[in-house]
Amino acid sequence: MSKLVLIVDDEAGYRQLYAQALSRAGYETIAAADGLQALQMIEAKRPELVLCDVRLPGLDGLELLRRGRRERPDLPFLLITAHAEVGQAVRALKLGAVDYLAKPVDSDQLLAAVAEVVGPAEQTADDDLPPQALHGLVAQAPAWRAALAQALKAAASTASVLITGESGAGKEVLARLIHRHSPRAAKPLVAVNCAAIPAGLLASELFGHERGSFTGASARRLGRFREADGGTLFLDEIGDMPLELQPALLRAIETGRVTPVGGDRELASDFRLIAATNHDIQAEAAAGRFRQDLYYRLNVVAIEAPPLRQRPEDILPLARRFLAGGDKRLSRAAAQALQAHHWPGNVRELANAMERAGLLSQTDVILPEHLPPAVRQGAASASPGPAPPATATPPAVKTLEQSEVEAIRLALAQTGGNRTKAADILGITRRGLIYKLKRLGLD
Ligand SMILES: Nc1ncnc2c1ncn2[C@@H]1O[C@H](COP(=O)(O)OP(=O)(O)OP(=O)(O)O)[C@@H](O)[C@H]1O
Repeated sequence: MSKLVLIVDDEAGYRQLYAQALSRAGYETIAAADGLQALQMIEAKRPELVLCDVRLPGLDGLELLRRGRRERPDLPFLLITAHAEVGQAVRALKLGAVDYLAKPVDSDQLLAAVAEVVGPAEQTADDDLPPQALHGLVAQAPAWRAALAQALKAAASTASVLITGESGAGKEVLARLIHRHSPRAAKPLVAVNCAAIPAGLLASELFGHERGSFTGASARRLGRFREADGGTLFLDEIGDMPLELQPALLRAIETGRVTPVGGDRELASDFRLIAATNHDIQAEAAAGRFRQDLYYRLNVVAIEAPPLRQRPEDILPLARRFLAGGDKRLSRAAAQALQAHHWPGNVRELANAMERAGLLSQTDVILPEHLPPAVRQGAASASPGPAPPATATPPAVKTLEQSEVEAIRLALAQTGGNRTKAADILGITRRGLIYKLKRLGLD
């Protein structure tokens, strides 16, 4: 079930505009043209959010807010105001609106604000990925859901799987999911990072060794292949497997038997192989740097972990997941920066960025300044603000933001900088004032 948003605007054009943007993002919408109709819908349809214009015929937006929240105190309202209506916006916040958007509202801004209040739209399930199969993994983006679906399908067979994708994109996550859903789930998943083990030691790490088979081999060693007997062997960074080891690997896959270093007998192991790489090993194979026959053996089932930039729907849910634990939330500007960034380090980079932001932010809000410089810069270059009009005539009315800055400056001046008293004058909480000071760059 997707989340239901009630849109209230007397202009059909706006109702349609907001409805289109929201339903494209996966929200369900209903719409009312006036306050009274909206009140009835709040009761009858139980929306999770009301998005409403302040100026409405009859029952205006503020009155609707007051009465709507009497009906349902937990119901969030996002108000839309024209620039000149700053007083109303302030009253709206006092009455409990979670935020306001100034007209004209572009759809990115709208979606970011809505997602911030009620979270992402539930996935409208056009694939058959049972949520309980995902073990809490974030999975909103179609490209990522397709990879997860392939992984679940692969789980039932014993065929070798080759998972490709950039670093940090979730290849190991997919491998673990396959194992968890396979008939081998009760046995171990043995993971080996082929790039992390010196080439000279890799053979004995994988195939084991007999006691005394080489200097330092004081005890017998089972080897990863045999440790994975009955379970799954996950060979990460298989592209870094030295060429000279590849024949033995191929043989192990083909026969299910391995020969320990320094041993003279083959030993059986019933393993299921999953390999992963962030190289293009097909190209490596074509260039003679990876054995072609091994490549075909590994690549029976191919799954690609898509890079995060191709999964925009996952970015904010993942970011919130990585923030979870604390009670911090993303500011709209920070959310926009996250969505604009290219994420060369994929999910791992996002996890690190959010951990850092959680530590840097002193309040309960994550602002762009808490994000790593590379992430902030992406936002700056990717979404330049609206271009200034060609003939720069000063605007007749102040923007809401300018009016806010003025009101806050005045209140602080009157109270000699006392934030608690200034917040009182402004009719907002002290925390709200501190948030605004940050957001407006005044602190
Ligand atoms: N959909 C997801 N939901 C929650 N956490 C995720 C998700 N995808 C990835 N992660 C987390 O992101 C990190 C990177 O994922 P993972 O290790 O699977 O990437 P990888 O592609 O195997 O990286 P590498 O190529 O560097 O080995 C991990 O900490 C993982 O738990």
